[in-house]
Amino acid sequence: MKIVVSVEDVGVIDAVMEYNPTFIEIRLDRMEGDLQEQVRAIREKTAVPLIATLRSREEGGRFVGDADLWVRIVGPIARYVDFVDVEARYRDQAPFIKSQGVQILASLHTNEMPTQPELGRIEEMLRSYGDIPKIVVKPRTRDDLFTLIAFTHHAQKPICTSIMGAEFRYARAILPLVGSEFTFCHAGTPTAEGQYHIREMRQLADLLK
Ligand SMILES: O=C1C[C@@](O)(C(=O)O)C[C@@H](O)[C@@H]1O
Repeated sequence: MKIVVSVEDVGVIDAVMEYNPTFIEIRLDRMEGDLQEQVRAIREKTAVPLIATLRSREEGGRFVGDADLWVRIVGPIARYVDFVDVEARYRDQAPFIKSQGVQILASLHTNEMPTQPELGRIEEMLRSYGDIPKIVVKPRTRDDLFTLIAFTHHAQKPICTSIMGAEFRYARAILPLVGSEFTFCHAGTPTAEGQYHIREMRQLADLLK
């Protein structure tokens, strides 16, 4: 199980290393000040692969701005990270971001629960510009969760699927077992509802091996 710990403060990096994260996601939209300097400082502290994410308000984050502002913020940071999360709304910036030598996590977050065919169309759209598609949805029923689990199991790999909300938070430990590339967790401050602390996620990963 590949664990992504989502952080917003360089100060937690030493503490999270105890739990051996596979990736560290830096949530740029939840940070203030000199972002480039803070990302550079994280890069200097750890060799763990880094994901830079500037999450739009529309998809659950705090960034408000157009694609031009998005790329002006993310572009200079790409040199310090291994992946950049590029939402579908910013996909026109993907070729430039890719030219910076990083892989693209092509993401879409929705408060809805797409049907199986809709999930397939979303996957195809995300794969059109990214290296790994990431689809985050909001199941309303257990049948919705079964749809997401079945989709993940049968989908082309790599793919990342996850859920929004706390009701089905246990899916964060199940989806990687059926093929989701990553599971996201927090290091003390959740960056999304329902996340487990990396200490808990590591325990789950070790128990479900
Ligand atoms: O896309 C995701 C998944 C996430 O929203 C979650 O539900 O854990 C957390 C975000 O930081 C990350 O970029």
